[in-house]
Amino acid sequence: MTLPEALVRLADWPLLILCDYDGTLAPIVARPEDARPEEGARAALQRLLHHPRHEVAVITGRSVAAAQGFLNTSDLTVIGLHGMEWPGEPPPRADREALSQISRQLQPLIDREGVFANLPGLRLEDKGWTMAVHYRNAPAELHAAIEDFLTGVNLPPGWETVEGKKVHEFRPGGFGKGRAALTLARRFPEHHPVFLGDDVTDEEAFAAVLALDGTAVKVGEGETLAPHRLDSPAWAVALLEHWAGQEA
Ligand SMILES: O=P(O)(O)OC[C@H]1O[C@H](O[C@H]2O[C@H](CO)[C@@H](O)[C@H](O)[C@H]2O)[C@H](O)[C@@H](O)[C@@H]1O
Repeated sequence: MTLPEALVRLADWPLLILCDYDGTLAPIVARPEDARPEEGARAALQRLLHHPRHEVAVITGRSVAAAQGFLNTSDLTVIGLHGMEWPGEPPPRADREALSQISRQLQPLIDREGVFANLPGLRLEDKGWTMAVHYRNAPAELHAAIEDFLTGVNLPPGWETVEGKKVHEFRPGGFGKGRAALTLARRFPEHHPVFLGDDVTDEEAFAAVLALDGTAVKVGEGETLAPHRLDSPAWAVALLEHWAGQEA
C-alpha cells in the first residue's frame, strides 16, 4: 500500500495525534508480555513529542506502567486502563470487591470444569482496576464457548465488559477511550484530533474524534467507523514518521 493522500496532507495542520498501543504501535502477538513496539515507533513518537506544531499521546487498555514498559518514553503522555489512569493523577479507588465477584464467577474457566476441562492457553490479566481474560491461545474450537461463558458473567453494579482481540475485559463504567480522547482534545482546541486504533475498544475513540470533525484511522482488518485504513502497525509508524518529518 501507499500512505493515503488525505492522511499525508494532514501533516500541514497542527495535529493532536492519539494512538492506541496493541495492534497499532505494536503487532499483535501470542503473549501480551511480548508485544514490543513496531520498529521505528519509539523514535517516531519521540520526534513527534518535540515537534513544534503537533501533539501526541497514547491511549491504551494497558496500565500506564505496562505501556511505558514497552515505550520507555517518560515525557510521552500515556492514558492507561481505557481512560482510568492519567498522568499526575491518582487513579480512582480500585473496587477489589467487584473484581473478586467477577473472579469467583470465572472459576469454572480457571478450574477447567465441564466443557472447559483440559483448557490450555487461557490467561487472566488482573490489572488492579480491571480484569482481562485472554483466550487467544486456547483451542480455537472453544473460543465461542469461552465468549458465551464470559458474556454470561453477572456484572457488579456500574460495571461493563468490553471485547477486544481474543480478550474480554471487565471494567467499571464511566471511562473509555472516547471520553479520554475528548478530554485531551479539549486541552488542545487548536489542534486537529486524529485517532489511530485497531480494535473494537477504539471505535468509541473514532466516534469521539469524528464528532469533533477530526480524523479516525483503522489499523488492520475489521468493521469500523473510521473512514481511513492502514494495513498494519508498520504503516501506522510510516504515517507517524511522515508527520514527524514535516518542518513547522
Ligand atoms: O488498547 P490497547 O493498547 O490496544 O490494548 C488492548 C489490550 O492489549 C493487550 O492484549 C492484546 O494484545 C496482546 C499482544 O499482542 C494479544 O496477545 C491479545 O490477544 C490482545 O487482546 C493487553 O494484554 C490488554 O491488557 C489490553 O487491554
